[in-house]
Amino acid sequence: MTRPVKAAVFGTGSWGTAFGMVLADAGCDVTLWGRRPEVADAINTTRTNPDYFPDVTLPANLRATSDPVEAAAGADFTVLAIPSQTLRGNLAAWAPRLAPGTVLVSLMKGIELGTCERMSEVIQEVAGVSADRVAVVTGPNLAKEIVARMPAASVVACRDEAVARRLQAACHTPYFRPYTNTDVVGCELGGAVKNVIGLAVGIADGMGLGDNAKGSLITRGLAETTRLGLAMGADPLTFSGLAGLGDLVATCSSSLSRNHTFGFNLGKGMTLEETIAVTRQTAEGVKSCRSVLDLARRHGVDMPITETVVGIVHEGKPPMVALKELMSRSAKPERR
Ligand SMILES: NC(=O)c1ccc[n+]([C@@H]2O[C@H](COP(=O)([O-])OP(=O)(O)OC[C@H]3O[C@@H](n4cnc5c(N)ncnc54)[C@H](O)[C@@H]3O)[C@@H](O)[C@H]2O)c1
Ligand SMILES: O=P(O)(O)OC[C@H](O)CO
Repeated sequence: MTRPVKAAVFGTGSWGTAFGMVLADAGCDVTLWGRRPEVADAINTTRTNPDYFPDVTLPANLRATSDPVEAAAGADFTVLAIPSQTLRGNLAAWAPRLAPGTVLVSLMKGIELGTCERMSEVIQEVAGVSADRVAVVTGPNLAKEIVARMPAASVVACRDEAVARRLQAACHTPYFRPYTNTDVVGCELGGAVKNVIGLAVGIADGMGLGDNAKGSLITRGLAETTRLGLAMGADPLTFSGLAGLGDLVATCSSSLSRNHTFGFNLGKGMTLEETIAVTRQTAEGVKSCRSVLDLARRHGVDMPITETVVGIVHEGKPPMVALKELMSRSAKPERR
């Protein structure tokens, strides 16, 4: 009899816990790593994650530890679910202890500030592994719905399709349906930029701009994501898939989205400080909007919605002024 697949999940936040549950439901032996021992202890003793999902009973084949060496030992898949901007520092500490041959899996949807690297690039650099050993899971996967075992599809991306298929099998459950894709660049960009567009739509919703504005922002947001993707060598078809349109629609239409909610509060008139104060979880677009814009400038790509979000979130531009500027840009053909 073959042994169960072993997975280590670094991060006991919203998505780390939810994806750990998916892996466990799919039959893997799962160890979650959390930096706070009391959270790991609570998961082991109460079978819940009291900080994030107090009402969800976690499967018996999922346990937790605050010891990264214990979590990493023997893992076929080492899954990373921490805020994007903390990845480099954390992974540098964990890298020497990772299981030989393990596949590193990014659940993160951000672009590193300063370097403008995608998370899989940071992982390759810091862990010293080839792109064939790094996979990405992305798509319309709001954690709160996943822990309720509500149906969702997802994408498992890796340059090596055989690795993607192994991970696909390891996380396929009756409620979680992963597809494979070898376009890692497109999948990661889709996940990171949808957070920025989610902020824009949230701001528009908070301002009460209506559903036409929402449809317009989603569509033009997808257009600017695709432009950036093309400039970076992504397959444009990826953006009409789950990692692009799918995630964009889920994020922009759900009150469960932290990015949408963050934007909504700003659009309602809260200050940035007030909005940060009421946001308990990671809204990646808040930091990554600046690295996405930086990336766009490096590639000579026009991203007006991203630029608008940076203006509102980081430069104190009033949303109404930003709206007027966006609407009065020079007229142009829809496709160019
Ligand atoms: N929540 C979702 O629905 C969802 C779905 C798909 C992808 N994601 C992505 O997953 C990633 C993680 O998001 P999340 O929702 O789990 O966030 P979260 O805020 O719920 O949890 C983040 C976890 O990281 C830990 N953490 C925070 N700072 C840290 C640091 N400096 N060092 C080590 N650990 C630290 C926190 O304690 C927490 O356990 C993000 O990139 C997000 O975009 C989230
Ligand atoms: O809550 P958000 O805005 O980080 O979105 C969560 C997921 O990325 C949706 O797929």
